[in-house]
Amino acid sequence: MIDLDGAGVEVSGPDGTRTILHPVTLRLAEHRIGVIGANGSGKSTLARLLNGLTQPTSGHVQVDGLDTRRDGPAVRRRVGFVFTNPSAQLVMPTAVEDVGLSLRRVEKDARRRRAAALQVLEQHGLVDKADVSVHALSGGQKQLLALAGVLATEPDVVVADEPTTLLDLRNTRLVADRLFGMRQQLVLVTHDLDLVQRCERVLVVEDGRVVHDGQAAGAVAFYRDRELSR
Ligand SMILES: Nc1ncnc2c1ncn2[C@@H]1O[C@H](COP(=O)(O)OP(=O)(O)OP(=O)(O)O)[C@@H](O)[C@H]1O
Repeated sequence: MIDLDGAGVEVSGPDGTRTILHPVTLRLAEHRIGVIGANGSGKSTLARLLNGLTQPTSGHVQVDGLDTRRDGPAVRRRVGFVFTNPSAQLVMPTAVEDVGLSLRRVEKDARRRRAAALQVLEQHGLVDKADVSVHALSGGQKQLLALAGVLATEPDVVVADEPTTLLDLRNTRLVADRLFGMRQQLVLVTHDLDLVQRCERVLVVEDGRVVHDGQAAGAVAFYRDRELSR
């Protein structure tokens, strides 16, 4: 359960202070939550607040009662984050080493860690890529590997910021099926208005404000109307 309590984000620049997310109070409890909105509307800022990648400059964000500012490491163990570009996430030379890196906190012994990483790759259909350079993987395989690394540590929530934007149709389906098939709560930022229909609740963000919050069909209709009349 994630609670935003008057959480807002201001940034300072050469022209003074700018609000990129106006204070918002929300309780995110549904299993599948979508976030849609135009470029630059504030979706990533909202997503990054949920695991402390961005800190609110007003209000608080809590995950199961843990404050993202005060209890950062504990929050990040609960909330995994998937980026648009998996290369931002894959930092080790090979797939098995990359998953191993995610597991280093839970398994200290190198041999057992490799065995556990291979098991994770097996679960994600990537075991044949274990010792392949991550650079040699396709975009879709990279994103599946990034997601495998996040799920390896068994978070309770996965926040995914446009995870399919760089993928073709087939890989979009593969990654989406993996995201919607997992047990974890999902908060999905996306421009894919078909994909977001799979969410039970959808937030629409516009100019740094959550302007609509409801079921997917209504949210998508609201967003289309607003954007096409701007
Ligand atoms: N650290 C920062 N400093 C200054 N401005 C920022 C910062 N982070 C975001 N912004 C600005 O805040 C606004 C919202 O950005 P954000 O990335 O949250 O939008 P978004 O809806 O995710 O956009 P997109 O769909 O293009 O990814 C943008 O105008 C962006 O340039």
